[in-house]
Order: sequence, then structure tokens, then C-alpha cells
Amino acid sequence: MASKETKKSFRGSLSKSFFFALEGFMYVLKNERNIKIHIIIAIFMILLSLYLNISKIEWVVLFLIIGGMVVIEIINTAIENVVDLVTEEFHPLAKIAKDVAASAALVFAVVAVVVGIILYLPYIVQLVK
Ligand SMILES: Nc1ncnc2c1ncn2[C@@H]1O[C@H](COP(=O)(O)OP(=O)(O)OP(=O)(O)O)[C@@H](O)[C@H]1O
Repeated sequence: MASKETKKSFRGSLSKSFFFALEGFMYVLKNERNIKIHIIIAIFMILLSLYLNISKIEWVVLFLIIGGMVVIEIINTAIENVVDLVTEEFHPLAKIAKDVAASAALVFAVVAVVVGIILYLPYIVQLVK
């Protein structure tokens, strides 16, 4: 059984980890232009979805897409910073690392657009009719 001391330090390190993670998220929010664009689009999509009264499963899909995009942007920022830490000089491997990380966001954005069309087109068609 874990001692009182161990349990206390586990709780301490858990709350520290939470605040470090929050600090990381605040850094991305403040410094990354793309995340601001994603958040504006996400707010617009949430308002549009409220107006269209989409189903529960469609809300789940929407939040998975929004969450996925934000998480990719966060990981992308981490990779960019690690690359800059390793070298500020031009290096072909630095280019590959940054370009490949950026391509994850590109692929997910294309997926998000396709999912968005599948999800919202029927509602838009219904509105226009
Ligand atoms: N050290 C480097 N060596 C070689 N190419 C690099 C290096 N740093 C950046 N690049 C190239 O420049 C591009 C832009 O890099 P940068 O670090 O400016 O990211 P960014 O455009 O600011 O990304 P974001 O807008 O997502 O923050 C990279 O995708 C890569 O092709």
C-alpha cells in the first residue's frame, strides 16, 4: 500500500503537471496564429450547429474534429520548438521535421472539410429548398 507521503507527492506532481500543461496551452494560444484561426472557425461551426439543431452524434463528430485540429496544432508547435532548440541554422532534417509536422495539420484540415461537407450539406440543401 502507498504511504501517506507518497500519495501526497503524487497529488502534488499531478497538480503541477496539470498547471504545466495549462501553461503550454496558454503559450500556444498566445503565440500561434493558426490556433486563433481554428478557434474562430470552431466558434462559427458551433453557432451554425446550434442554429441547424444538429443531432447528438453530429455534435460528437464536430467536437472530435475541433479537438483533433487543436491537438495537431499543439503537437506541431512542440515539434517546431524542439527543432529550433536543436538548430537555428538551415538544416535539411530540420526542414523535413517541420514540413512533415505541418503536413499533419494539412491532412487533418482536408479531412475536416470533407466531414464538414458530409455533415452540413444536407442541412444547407434543406434550408435552400
Ligand atoms: N532550421 C531550419 N532548417 C531548414 N528549414 C527550416 C528551418 N526552420 C524552418 N524551416 C522551413 O521554414 C518553414 C517554416 O518554418 P517556421 O519555423 O517559420 O514555421 P512557421 O511557418 O512559423 O509555422 P507556423 O506558422 O505553423 O508556426 C518550415 O516548414 C521549413 O520548411
